Amino acid sequence: MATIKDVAKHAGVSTTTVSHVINKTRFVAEDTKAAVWAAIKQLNYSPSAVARSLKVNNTKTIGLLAASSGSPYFAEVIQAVEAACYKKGYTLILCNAQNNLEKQEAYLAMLAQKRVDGMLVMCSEYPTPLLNMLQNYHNIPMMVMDWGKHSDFTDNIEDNGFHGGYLATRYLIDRGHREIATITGQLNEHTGRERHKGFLHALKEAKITIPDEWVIEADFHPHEGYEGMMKLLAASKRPTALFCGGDVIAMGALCAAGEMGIRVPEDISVIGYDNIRNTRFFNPPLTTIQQPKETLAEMALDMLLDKIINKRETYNSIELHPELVERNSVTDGPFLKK
Ligand SMILES: Nc1nc2[nH]cnc2c(=O)[nH]1
Repeated sequence: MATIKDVAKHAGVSTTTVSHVINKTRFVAEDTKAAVWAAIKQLNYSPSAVARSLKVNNTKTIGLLAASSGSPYFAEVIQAVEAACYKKGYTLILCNAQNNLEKQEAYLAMLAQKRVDGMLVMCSEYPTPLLNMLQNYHNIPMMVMDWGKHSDFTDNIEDNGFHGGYLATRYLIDRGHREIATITGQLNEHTGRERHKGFLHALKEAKITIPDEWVIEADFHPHEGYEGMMKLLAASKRPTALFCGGDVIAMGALCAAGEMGIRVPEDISVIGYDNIRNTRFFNPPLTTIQQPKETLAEMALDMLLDKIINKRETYNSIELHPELVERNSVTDGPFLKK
């Protein structure tokens, strides 16, 4: 494989000049530049990122410590992070730790050893041992993407899940529903918990009480939505509307309704959350709350780069604003005032 010395010899310049041409770190005359690029092309030379990193003390890599890329929601956020990194000239190292503490510890050590310039964290659950571990790496610029509360050692993003849960429920109420059930995401995750709190707040504000059997604590999985809907359909009284804490939950709930011959929205209205990519193709197309995933990814990276490049030392928190996306899975309820 050709080395920088071969390129310099071929172009008739010093290795320092070759380095300046590649890294654009000093003025070099146009004809010298052209000779260097011609030599690089002819010798098929690839500059060593390792050598460059040693020189400039950065690696142009970002680590993403994530829970998993298996669910559509996480897959879409991760894809958006990768696209944002690519646009800014950074390589993303994805570490799916599956909420396993040992794996999280190993990945954090590996990312530190690889000298990533910064770290994004999207672990969905933050038990104290993980927080302690993250704090141990506070010398690496870090941004927690799904924690929601202001922290004194990382930047973070408030996704306003409470407002989103409220928005979804308020919409059902405004459409004339009073008998509203919910199938939640994990309540030990920030997203699941806040959305559920928003749901409860909207009911309380409208002075609506619902039976305990209409609150189904579940998980962000279609089969949990499926089981949840089966329980609701077997309840002593059937609700007229359902708020699902995530679109994947709604996917399972719609499937269960279909299998039981229950029509959505005629027999029961369903609203989801996240606006994952294919909700338009659910049957019926799902009304949901848009979680701005691209914005989340871009904001997270911009804030992290601000820390890395501008050496910002203060901690920052930014907000996302969920919005209603109306499709066909909600119809007017019995209490609609016309
Ligand atoms: N685990 C998980 N967390 C989420 N938070 C928001 N949506 C999701 C999801 O689909 N899965």
